[in-house]
Amino acid sequence: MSGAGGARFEPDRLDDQAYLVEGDPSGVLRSVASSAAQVRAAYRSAVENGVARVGRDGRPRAIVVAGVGASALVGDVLEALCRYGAPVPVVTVRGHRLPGWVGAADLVIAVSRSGRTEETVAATAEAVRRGCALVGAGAPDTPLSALVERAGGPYVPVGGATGVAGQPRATLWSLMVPPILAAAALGLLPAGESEFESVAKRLEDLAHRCRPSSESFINPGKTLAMDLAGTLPVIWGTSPLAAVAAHRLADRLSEDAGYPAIWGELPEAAHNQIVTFDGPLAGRDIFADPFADEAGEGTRLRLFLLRDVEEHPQVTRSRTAAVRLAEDRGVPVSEILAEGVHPLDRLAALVGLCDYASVYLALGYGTDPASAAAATELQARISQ
Ligand SMILES: O=P(O)(O)OC[C@H]1O[C@@H](O)[C@@H](O)[C@@H](O)[C@@H]1O
Repeated sequence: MSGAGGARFEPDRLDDQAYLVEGDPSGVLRSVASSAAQVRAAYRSAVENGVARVGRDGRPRAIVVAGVGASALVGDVLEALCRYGAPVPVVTVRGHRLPGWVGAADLVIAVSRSGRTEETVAATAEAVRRGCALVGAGAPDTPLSALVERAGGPYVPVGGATGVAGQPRATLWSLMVPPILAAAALGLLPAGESEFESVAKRLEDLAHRCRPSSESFINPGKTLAMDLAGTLPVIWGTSPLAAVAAHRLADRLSEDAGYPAIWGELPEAAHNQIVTFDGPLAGRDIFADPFADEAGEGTRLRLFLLRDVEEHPQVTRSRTAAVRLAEDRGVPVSEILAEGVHPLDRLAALVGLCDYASVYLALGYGTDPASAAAATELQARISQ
């Protein structure tokens, strides 16, 4: 199977231990394996750095999470966790400006692994000017940490005190824990040491099952990578939380592997994206050579359903019907089931597996999963 840049997916690479080391010089697989350690260290660091202080002055009118990329997904996770049970709305801002209504009654949570991302720093500076309460998570001694500290808010260092290195997408769990603990301190959701320990155990279990030395036929991360390879993935979550996992997988596929995907959420996706099952990329191309070298030849849709344990009953009906419809149209389907009771546990089950699959997909195509060259080049061009 060949990729748009002419790269060919070689399943044998996934069981070649020497290649998995050489092909991943920055240790992206190791960073995925560090997810459990990130949760534990970030919990300790968030407690030590006084995130619970946000609860002292009562609840804010709204919570705004400022961030882009993986850091913005932290806001989406918080929104999904709070959506149905919390009396405070959560909004994610992925840009330079805050909405006009944000003011001194609101809490702004600034998230940036580097602590230097232009959009996040600009939105946070605006929050300081408007007198918002602030919490931050990201690299210490940066423009972001200076802003949050100047406003008197707690700032949880990521990449310094927690010892986690690497790209923002590799530190999702480090960045996610402090905002969730802040929301817990405000009484918006139950999350404390035992919940985070359970999440860490689940991520540890996944790291064991998806470890590089585990062979493809029993390794769920490698199996999912092989299902993804050569397809145009349509990734749907069956709950708000599972949809964040779908978004996460699509983003990681782009950044790790340069691989495109469509993501969506049921029931919304059943109103629009499902029509692609009748489109030009649906169905099996009986004439295509699955191992052709020509770019894009034979690429066909495949539906990936990230299934939450808790689904609206109508979503369950929609999902079941969508699977049948996909099968009728010759669109193959892969279903990935969340496990666990606490929503964070379920999120960990989905994100933990998908993170491995994305990195294995990159390695199967011979792509360095750390490079993300086009994103770096674009940032360089606009900063000139
Ligand atoms: O978390 P920070 O450092 O603000 O980065 C935010 C985003 O920036 C982009 O340019 C990429 O690097 C993404 O992987 C990252 O998630």
